[in-house]
Amino acid sequence: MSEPLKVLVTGAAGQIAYSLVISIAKGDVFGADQPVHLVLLDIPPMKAVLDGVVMELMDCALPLLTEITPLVEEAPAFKDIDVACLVGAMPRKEGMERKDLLAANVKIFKSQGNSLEKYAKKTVKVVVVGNPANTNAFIAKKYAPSIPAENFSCLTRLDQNRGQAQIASRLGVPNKNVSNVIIWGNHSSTQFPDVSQAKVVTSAGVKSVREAVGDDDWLNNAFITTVQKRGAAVIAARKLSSAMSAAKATCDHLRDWFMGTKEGTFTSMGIVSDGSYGIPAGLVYSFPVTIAKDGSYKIVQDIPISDFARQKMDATKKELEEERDMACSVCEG
Ligand SMILES: NC(=O)C1=CN([C@@H]2O[C@H](COP(=O)(O)OP(=O)(O)OC[C@H]3O[C@@H](n4cnc5c(N)ncnc54)[C@H](O)[C@@H]3O)[C@@H](O)[C@H]2O)C=CC1
Ligand SMILES: O=C(O)CCC(=O)C(=O)O
Repeated sequence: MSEPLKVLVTGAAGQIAYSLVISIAKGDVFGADQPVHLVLLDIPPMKAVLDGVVMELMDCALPLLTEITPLVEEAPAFKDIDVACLVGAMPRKEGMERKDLLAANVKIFKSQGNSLEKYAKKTVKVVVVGNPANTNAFIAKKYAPSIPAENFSCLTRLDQNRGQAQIASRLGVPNKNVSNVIIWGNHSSTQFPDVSQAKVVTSAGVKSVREAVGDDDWLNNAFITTVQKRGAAVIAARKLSSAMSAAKATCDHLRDWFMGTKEGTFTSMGIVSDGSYGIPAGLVYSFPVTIAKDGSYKIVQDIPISDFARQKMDATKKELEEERDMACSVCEG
């Protein structure tokens, strides 16, 4: 067996972490042969709850979980970590836009960016889940200048999974038959779920999703808004934000990042833009990527962009630029 991976989960006493840590500890993410040392960080008032999570993890008697370290201080939590799942942040309540969380949450990511810079391995891979996820990832990277930009990401896989599931349900096929739904931009209601490259395996062979659905009005309107507003719909129904599906998507994101994407398929991740598709370099924007077995990824290039897509990609870019400017003034103020 290899050396344990040191995996930090922040917000470890919260709802997403409750589903996430068990999947990581069971081997669903890094593989059935990869031992894991889990470092669980939350804030001091949550210490007792955190201790309860540790008890439960112990009681699972998992073969791959070599060590559990619960902490309420950042410095030891970020020490020599290989992976950072930055979940800990305030969730949105009914009636709030994700932007409303910005001032409260962005300072957490400034502090954690500083801690990544000081204490983590330079090879650490970071996935930001806490909202506003793209802008929090931008801030974490800004305050961790010596860690390569390509090691920072934010979660838009939940949006991709939602899009895939909507298409599968509409066509009456299993989820696994649908691939290559793209999420462009921000993990917010301005995101652009794009089916232009999406494929579906049908009884008559592989088809484009556009052809199989045969309803452009639905694909260009109701499909997009359903995916954009799914987080708010779950809050309205549960009075709590998505947790099980967010944890599952975080696992999918990390597994693809560590194991690679399947031949002929790609996945969407919020990453630091290199200027592709006219998105300003440095902005954390969700792009379709292919990932190699060594974890290096490439933005899928040369996707034809229609006027309809361009307008949607620019709208979400504009929102991210505004969030970035607001976040920088909060952090520098
Ligand atoms: N990117 C995505 O697709 C999704 C993102 N989210 C976001 O994930 C975040 C967490 O959601 P939940 O787990 O439902 O919230 P929760 O409120 O159940 O848990 C958050 C936990 O973070 C902790 N926390 C707060 N500040 C912290 C800090 N500085 N360091 C460490 N821990 C800290 C809290 O004490 C709490 O235990 C929210 O911002 C939510 O909006 C939720 C769903 C999907
Ligand atoms: O703020 C929200 O929309 C809830 C959590 C979330 O980001 C989501 O469910 O997509």
